[in-house]
Amino acid sequence: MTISIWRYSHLALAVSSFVFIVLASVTGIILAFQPISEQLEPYNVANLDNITLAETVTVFQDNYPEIIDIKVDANDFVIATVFTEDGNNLSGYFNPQTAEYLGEELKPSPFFQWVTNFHRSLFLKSVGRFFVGLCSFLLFLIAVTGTILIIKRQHGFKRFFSKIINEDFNQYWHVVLGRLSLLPIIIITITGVYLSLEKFDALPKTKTTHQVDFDTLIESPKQNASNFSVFTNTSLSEVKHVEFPFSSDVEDYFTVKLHDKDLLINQFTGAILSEVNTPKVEVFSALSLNLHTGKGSILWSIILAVATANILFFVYSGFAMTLKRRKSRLKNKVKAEDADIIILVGSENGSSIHYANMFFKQLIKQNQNAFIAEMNAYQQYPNAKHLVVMTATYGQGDAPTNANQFLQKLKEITNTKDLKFSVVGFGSLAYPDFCQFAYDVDQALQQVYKPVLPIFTINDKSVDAFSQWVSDWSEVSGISVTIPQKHLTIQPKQLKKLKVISKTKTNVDNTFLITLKPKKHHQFTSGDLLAVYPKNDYRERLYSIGKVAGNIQLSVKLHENGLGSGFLHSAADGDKIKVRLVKNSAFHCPKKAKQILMIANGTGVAPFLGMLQQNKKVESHLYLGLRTEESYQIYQEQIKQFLFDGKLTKHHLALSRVGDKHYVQDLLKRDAKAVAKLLYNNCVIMICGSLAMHKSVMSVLEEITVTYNNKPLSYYQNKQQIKSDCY
Ligand SMILES: Cc1cc2nc3c(=O)[nH]c(=O)nc-3n(C[C@H](O)[C@H](O)[C@H](O)COP(=O)(O)O)c2cc1C
Repeated sequence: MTISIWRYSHLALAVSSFVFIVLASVTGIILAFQPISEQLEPYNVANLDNITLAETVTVFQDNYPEIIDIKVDANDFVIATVFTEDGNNLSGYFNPQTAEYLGEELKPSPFFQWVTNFHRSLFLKSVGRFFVGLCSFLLFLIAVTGTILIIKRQHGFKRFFSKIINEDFNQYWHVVLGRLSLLPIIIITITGVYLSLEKFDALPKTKTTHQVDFDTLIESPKQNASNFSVFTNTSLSEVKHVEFPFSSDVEDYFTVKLHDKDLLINQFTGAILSEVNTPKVEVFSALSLNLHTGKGSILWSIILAVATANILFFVYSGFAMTLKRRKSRLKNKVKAEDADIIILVGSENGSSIHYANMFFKQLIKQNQNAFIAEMNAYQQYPNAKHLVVMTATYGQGDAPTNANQFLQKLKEITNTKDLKFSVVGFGSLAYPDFCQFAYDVDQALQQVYKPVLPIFTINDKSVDAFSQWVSDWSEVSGISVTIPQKHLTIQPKQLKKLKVISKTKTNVDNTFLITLKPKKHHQFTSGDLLAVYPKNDYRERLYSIGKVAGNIQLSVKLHENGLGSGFLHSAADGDKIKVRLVKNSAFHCPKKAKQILMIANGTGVAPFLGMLQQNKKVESHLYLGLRTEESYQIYQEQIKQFLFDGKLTKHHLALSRVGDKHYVQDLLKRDAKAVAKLLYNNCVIMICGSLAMHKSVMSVLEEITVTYNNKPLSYYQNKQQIKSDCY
């Protein structure tokens, strides 16, 4: 079954019951404080495990001429009703060891009683009780479907508690707290359902009856209660209730209710006249009540309160996630089957979706029968005349995630050969495979449909270029579309101004280090990204951050006509530049790892310089690939200091233009055994730099793990032991 079916069930259950869940949770949190407040009362004076029933009965008999009964409640408080020498009735808490009267029995506070009634039935009597029971059952199903979703997300039951990457606040805490409160919530819901069934008499009926043969009752050999073996062998913690004989007739006896059985005891001889086991239903009822209410345990009451507060957070975060997902969904008024114009989008970070949506909305405004979807949703379009594909390119000329099945689907699903298509590629000339995926898509479409325009590529989300394509398409299709430029521009929001505090000269590889001073409240760490906006518009360039002495240090290679690198290179000390700090949790230095192996080439070393500077005790190895010794000079001083301070354990430099010409992957091959051992010992490998280096390193690592550890590299990837940030 797909994840979306479980997600849909999880959501549908939550939507159908959330009002009840919220009311039950809020009142449940309040009620968790009732047992806590009771437990804090000073009536729990002795450990009932260490006191026998014989001791208590005897001490009561020594002190009071008449005893009606003795009870032990869920808080282990001993409650009794007695008559004193003066003939006064005394009822309340007693010390079970001395029979000293401690105080009157606590009356439930009117507030807690009011909340309890609301929690049980919402003041709607039986109807309310029914809905509360049903809601408890639905909450149980929500917990079950949530568990299945976590198992699916974590790729298996065994990895249920494995680390989760914090990409989104609501999603992260929904899962983390969901895992932690799963068991208490399951217990709360099952016991809630059980208690409701009990109230509706839906549980099997069991009645215990004692059979006593009164003709055989005898008064000898007479013994004191202190010597009754049944009393001496029973600790007070096992007792719920003892009723004393009403008179001194042999037909009157002690009635003793323990947690698991009821006994009738001859008041003269101590013989057991009748013994009946407590029905299972009754045992479960008592257990359910205590587990559901937290009665008798401060710790369990606190766990219940926290788990119930988490339920409120799940309601909030669950709906927040759903709204976010819905917002980014592509919305249509017509079905794909009925549409004349089909727009398919491939996007990783949403900017191509923004352009495609603007185009789509203009078509709708012109009363065109248009339909928009992600590329992976490609299907048959029986009425379509135009197909427009807009796609970004990622990786090494690869498809964005929501378009990675498109080429395969195109082979399997055919539409009319007369379908006219146009491909718009979004990409960046900063990458070697400019718009490669769009080219692949265009090639594949040419085999099956008719192009109305040659492929149109757009560098850096250029608004002008996109407007140009819109106008070209309008002309060839005969459908007039114009999109005001202001609708297309995506302005970066919440930029921060940071001061440049130092910049090195460019070295032989045209690389330089630049350091910016953050404000105190700016939160970032090594491995996060810094986005700069060279033209103060939508064009964004990202750099890996190294947090060095609290500042932001970047390693930048100056490219000819490079927008971002040129901009940073022209910044002088003291200049303030507008930036955005982008959290990149997937590439943070792992907090728990005992050994880290860092692999970088070129400017990819930047985050590692920060991580090493912050390193206190972790064994760390750095494999760095550069061209020549001069390339190394700008990093040399920092790396030597790390070695000197013990922050870096071992450093391996691969120079690709000197002597035997080595790359980092060659050095890893050379140290294969040591690398395999590190991985075996749970070392985390972090890779930063070019995608080409990443590819070679990954294939060498695969070779190493298969040869020496008998495991594919994916085994370590699944254990989150490989982290990459390559470009
Ligand atoms: C990690 C990464 C890899 C990229 N790889 C390429 C690439 O190989 N070729 C290319 O032309 N553009 C590449 N780009 C640029 C994106 O395709 C471009 O910014 C596009 O407008 C993003 O569209 P989106 O926001 O819809 O995902 C890459 C961008 C990133 C962040």
